[in-house]
Amino acid sequence: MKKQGCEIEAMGITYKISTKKREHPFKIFTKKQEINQDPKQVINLEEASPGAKHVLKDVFCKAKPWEILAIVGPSGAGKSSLLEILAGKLTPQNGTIFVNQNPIDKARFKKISGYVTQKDTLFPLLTVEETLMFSARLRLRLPQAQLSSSVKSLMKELGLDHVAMTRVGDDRIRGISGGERRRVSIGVDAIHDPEVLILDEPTSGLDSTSALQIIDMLKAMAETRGRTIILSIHQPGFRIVKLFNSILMMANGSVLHHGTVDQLVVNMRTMGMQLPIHVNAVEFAIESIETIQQQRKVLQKDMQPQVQTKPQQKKTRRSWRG
Ligand SMILES: Nc1ncnc2c1ncn2[C@@H]1O[C@H](COP(=O)(O)OP(=O)(O)OP(=O)(O)O)[C@@H](O)[C@H]1O
Repeated sequence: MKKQGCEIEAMGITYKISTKKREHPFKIFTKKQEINQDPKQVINLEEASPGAKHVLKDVFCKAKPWEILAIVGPSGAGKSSLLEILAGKLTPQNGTIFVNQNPIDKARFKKISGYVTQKDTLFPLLTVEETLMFSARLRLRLPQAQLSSSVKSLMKELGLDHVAMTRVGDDRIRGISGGERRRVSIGVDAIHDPEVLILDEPTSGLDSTSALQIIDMLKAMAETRGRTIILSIHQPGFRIVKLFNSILMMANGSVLHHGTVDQLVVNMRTMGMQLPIHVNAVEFAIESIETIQQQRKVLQKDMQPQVQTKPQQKKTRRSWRG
């Protein structure tokens, strides 16, 4: 049987944000102060803030149906920004996103995808079932009986049926557990059974068991129904890493590795890095990010003359970005 599904490919994504100091809304009242300013000091200030920050630099990635692609990297690497771009919430200055080899149609993609943000934005006083029913009514045009059965089967899939009648709660109102709340958030954005599910840190703030339960559940979604799962994650545990089909490792807005965990291990060894036995390769790579970046620069330098003498050579993609 031919495997169907949704393949997402991002190419050459460049995203910059303006870091220009905003003018004071009551500038008219501060004019005098400006005139008295030392001109040298003004120039220095402008040099200090050149006006744009490169959040993503020539980023590429591919997410396949029936698989989980995990985006990993230190804080500020650009993971959330990339996810927002893939979800169509942000528009990059450069780059293209392809859905099954065709340029993305944002309106259509919105219908076939779900985006779960890092922070739970739920109504604390609603029960789990009421929350999912509310989302179902907004997203699905179905008769009440069918809405009800969709919510019931989703609660079963998410392992939430035992708390169906419990209030969601929040930091002030006692409700379901943090892990269950994350699962409700996933349910809210998965009620329409999207082909692609994009999740920003679905395990943040959870203990290792609850985190594993969530990734396990996402893995089941990918493997049983051919969904494409793209998620970002901080310090994934060993058992969680084993559930990822591929990894996109980022630092400072650039891709350092895109491929399997096994390829990551091979690449680190090729770079002369000693990987201790029984160590989580992804965690080790994130901890050694500076070494990897340095090695990459050396690699780039070594390759430069070769590239210059053969300008017509077709550019091939490697898992270590050149
Ligand atoms: N709207 C914005 N305004 C200012 N800075 C921003 C904005 N968006 C992104 N950045 C900066 O871009 C960089 C990447 O941010 P992003 O949130 O994508 O990183 P991240 O890898 O998801 O980080 P974390 O793991 O801490 O959530 C950071 O340095 C961040 O401060």
